[in-house]
Amino acid sequence: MPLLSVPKEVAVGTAVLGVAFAAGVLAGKRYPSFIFGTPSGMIRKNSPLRQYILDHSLREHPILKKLRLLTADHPHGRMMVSCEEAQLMANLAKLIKAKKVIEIGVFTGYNALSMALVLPDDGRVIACDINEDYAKIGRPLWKEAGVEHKIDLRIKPAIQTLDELLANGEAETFDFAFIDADKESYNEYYEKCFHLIKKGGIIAIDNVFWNGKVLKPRKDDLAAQSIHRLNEKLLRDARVNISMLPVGDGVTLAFKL
Ligand SMILES: C[S@@+](CC[C@H](N)C(=O)[O-])C[C@H]1O[C@@H](n2cnc3c(N)ncnc32)[C@H](O)[C@@H]1O
Repeated sequence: MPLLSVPKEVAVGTAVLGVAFAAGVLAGKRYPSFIFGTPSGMIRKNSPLRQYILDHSLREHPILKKLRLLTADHPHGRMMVSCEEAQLMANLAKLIKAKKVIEIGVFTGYNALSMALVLPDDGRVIACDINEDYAKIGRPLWKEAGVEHKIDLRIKPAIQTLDELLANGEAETFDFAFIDADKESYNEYYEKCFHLIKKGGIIAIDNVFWNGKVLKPRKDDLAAQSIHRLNEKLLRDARVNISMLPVGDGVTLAFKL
């Protein structure tokens, strides 16, 4: 006796679809987004699965949570790093016993605070941004968390700060870099961070999916073009080992060899 009784047409139709799908997978075909979710295969920000991930893995410091909620009310709040991504980077920083961190693109400072919380007392986050107003939102919370002294905010174009660090003899002294500012400059940021990072250090590059636009970067989308070019370059960059992870809008971790 069948466990489920379905009309014959439905059963046949389902079987045909199943065989076609399996054959397609075996042939390496791509399937439309309704099968896997978003075009880039990301987990949607407000999906039940994302909520499940947060409910079962996020261990957010109460002041980080305060900053996240404060940032969510900001008109540009969507620019904030995803909290699970910040937690992943803080865990990695702790694992490699990081002391010196560079962050390119600070916004309200959620990730800067997350990093500062796991650094030793003499650790430093060199936090680069061009807009001091954003950091003014986070700074009182950095202070409340007792880590303001670990965050060295440099308000000027990040390229300039990176060049100053290099000119100051700080090449190969950093443990971790997070690239999360203007996408058109990603390659330059990567190259300069590569020189600043020690062997065994980590460079994390955010938004490597660019909301799926890297799949087919339009000619007039300079950000998508730039990210896609760097993704292609990293695949072949023998100076690093890499992992591209579907966390947030995609993050690539480059481990300097
Ligand atoms: C995506 S947000 C950074 C988010 C942040 N990492 C966080 O933890 O939420 C990008 C930031 O890059 C900054 N930015 C844009 N162009 C820049 C540049 N040339 N140099 C430094 N910062 C820049 C913006 O002001 C903005 O605050």
